[in-house]
Amino acid sequence: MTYDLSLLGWTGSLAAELPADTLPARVSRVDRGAADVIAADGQHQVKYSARVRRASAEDPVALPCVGDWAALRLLDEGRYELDAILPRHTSFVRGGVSRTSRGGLSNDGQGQVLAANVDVVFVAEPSMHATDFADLARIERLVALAWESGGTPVVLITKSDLFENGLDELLADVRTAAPGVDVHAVSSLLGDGVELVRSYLEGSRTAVVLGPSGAGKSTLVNALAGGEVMETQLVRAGDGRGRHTTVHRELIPLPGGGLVIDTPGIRRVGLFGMTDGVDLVFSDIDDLAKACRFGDCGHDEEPGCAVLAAVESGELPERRLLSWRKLQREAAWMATRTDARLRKEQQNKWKIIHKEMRRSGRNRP
Ligand SMILES: Nc1nc2c(ncn2[C@@H]2O[C@H](COP(=O)(O)OP(=O)(O)OP(=O)(O)O)[C@@H](O)[C@H]2O)c(=O)[nH]1
Ligand SMILES: [Zn+2]
Repeated sequence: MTYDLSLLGWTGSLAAELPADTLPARVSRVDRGAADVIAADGQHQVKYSARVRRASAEDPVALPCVGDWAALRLLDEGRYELDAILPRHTSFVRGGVSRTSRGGLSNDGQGQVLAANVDVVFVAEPSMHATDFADLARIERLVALAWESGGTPVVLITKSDLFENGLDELLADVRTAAPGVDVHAVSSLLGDGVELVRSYLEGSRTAVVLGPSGAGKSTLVNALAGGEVMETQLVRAGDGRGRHTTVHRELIPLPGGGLVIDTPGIRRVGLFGMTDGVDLVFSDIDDLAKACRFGDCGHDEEPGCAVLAAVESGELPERRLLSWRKLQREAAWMATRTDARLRKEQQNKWKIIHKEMRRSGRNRP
């Protein structure tokens, strides 16, 4: 009995990264010190090698997570060990630690990777809440987070059946909030747009669905799964002997191809580590800012600010600028909270300011 790993997203470029004498497997779930993985010869629960444990004690980012591709080594006693994780091409990181920053982290779970190798990030926002329409600010925030992960965001305006008139106008508004991002209306209830969503998963791509509670994320995943009990998908393909049917509950293979990662961490994903992401989602403001008189213009009350001028002329909705300011502040706050390097920089800045104050005698009563 074998699994076709290409259906799980295995590619030639990943194969080139595989260490000698190891077998590839995809992590479907992690537990303390162990992971559920799917290899060509079936599903296994594997412990971490000393090397992986050492690396992750030093930097929690090195801990295996759902979506990772792992290298398994066969031990003398006949069981596998998770010996290494292959380089991630995308990652959702909790704690605002940039993908390039390593070390200097507190060991309190900050900097933990929530999901790896996610190709497509669906941002689900209901066309209508109880009393309100789609929340553009939340879309901006989640799209920024999606960019930050390295995946490709796609905005889904869900429950489109609740909308009788004005859906096109709403979609147009959403497009201004997410420049360069595909935006689609979906109704899982009616099946509208579901095939379009599925087309993003062609080539065995991996997706996550982000969005507020009640956005219809589970309903959409179920619609994609065609009403099948998702956990049993791969098990049925095998001989089923001695396998847990719950193994796949965090990495869900869809019958039409492609995978969805759904974990509690991804469900709670908030505003983690996004600075590059904010710049990308506000590329229109970035473009306008090139014409500001000052290179470091804060678009606040600086003279010669092209962004403020665009708001004045109506070219840029004021809501966009307010949203940008809010996300900038939050992203900066997140970064200082978690990125040790930045924190040190901030401390140095304050040291210099305090020194200046002492010198000028300004802190005397
Ligand atoms: N009218 C309509 N209702 C929908 C649609 N999709 C989902 N719903 C309903 O919206 C409610 C919430 O859907 P869920 O799929 O549970 O939402 P969720 O985003 O997974 O929510 P959490 O699990 O809380 O994160 C349910 O009552 C669904 O039946 C849709 O396309 N149209
Ligand atoms: Zn400006």
